[in-house]
Amino acid sequence: MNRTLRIGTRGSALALAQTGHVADSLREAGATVEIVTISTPGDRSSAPIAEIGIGVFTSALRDALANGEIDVAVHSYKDLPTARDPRLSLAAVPPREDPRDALVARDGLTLGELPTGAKVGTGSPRRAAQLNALGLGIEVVALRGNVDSRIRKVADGELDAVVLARAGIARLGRTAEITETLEPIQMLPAPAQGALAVECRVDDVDTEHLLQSTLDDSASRAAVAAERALLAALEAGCSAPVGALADVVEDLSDEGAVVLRLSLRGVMATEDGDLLRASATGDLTAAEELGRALAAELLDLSGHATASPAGRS
Ligand SMILES: NCc1[nH]cc(CCC(=O)O)c1CC(=O)O
Repeated sequence: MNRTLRIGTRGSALALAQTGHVADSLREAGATVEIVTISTPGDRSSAPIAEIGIGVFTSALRDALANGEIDVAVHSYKDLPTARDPRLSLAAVPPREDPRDALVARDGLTLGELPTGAKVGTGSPRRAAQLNALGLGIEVVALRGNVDSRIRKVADGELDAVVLARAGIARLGRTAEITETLEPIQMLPAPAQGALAVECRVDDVDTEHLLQSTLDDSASRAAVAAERALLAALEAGCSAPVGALADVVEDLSDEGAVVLRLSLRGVMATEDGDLLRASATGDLTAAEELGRALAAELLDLSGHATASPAGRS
């Protein structure tokens, strides 16, 4: 293919870094690429995400792609709404970064070392619910802004710590500032955290094939599919904060052969701030069924009736 592929990205340092990696991989595969920066309402507003709505970072990019202003869009997968965009194809999920959340605290402190009353910043209801459930006596403070400005609040002494996605910090080359990577048993990440979604127009089959063959990682794609199916099913049933993480694990088949399976863990906060947890394993080829089945279990635990027998399709 000798046309120039225009790759669209948001203009934040994080978005530019992750799009740069995608562009490098495509160039190595022989493609000619150009990076086009697109400003989104999410970049221009400092209101809480809960107010401006999911999709604020991604819909402008998707529109530019559908309109033909760009040929490829690179998103942080967790920022995409769960509803499919019929104009676009999710051509590739590149190998996922470490999906865990990370603490950046003053004086090298870990969560357990923070004193009572310590101010910990996060804008995410999921992180806030899981931090509060640890019972550490810390004060969770609402916070937004880019990775740099959030970390700066710790350096400036305004906050004792912030919790961020490890992947975002890593893509900016700042892992040295992490004081603790939070284990999923304490803090399950957002569904699809650490993964990228690379889209093209649904009718642009040449680009779709190039992206798929150059960038896609099937294990990352399956893990993220399970987590996002869980999220989608829970969104339909309630608006509670949700965390989920799928790992690809080795298992033995009935015949004794090693097979890869998905192990999915999920957490959902109740209105009282209690956490409901559940986990399940399933076939790599049935990732979405696994996600829906675990969502049904969580909704069951929460007392919400499930409309349809999810996971049995
Ligand atoms: N909601 C913002 C956002 N979207 C993607 C990332 C970075 C990491 C990722 O790709 O998951 C972040 C920052 C954060 O949550 O700390």
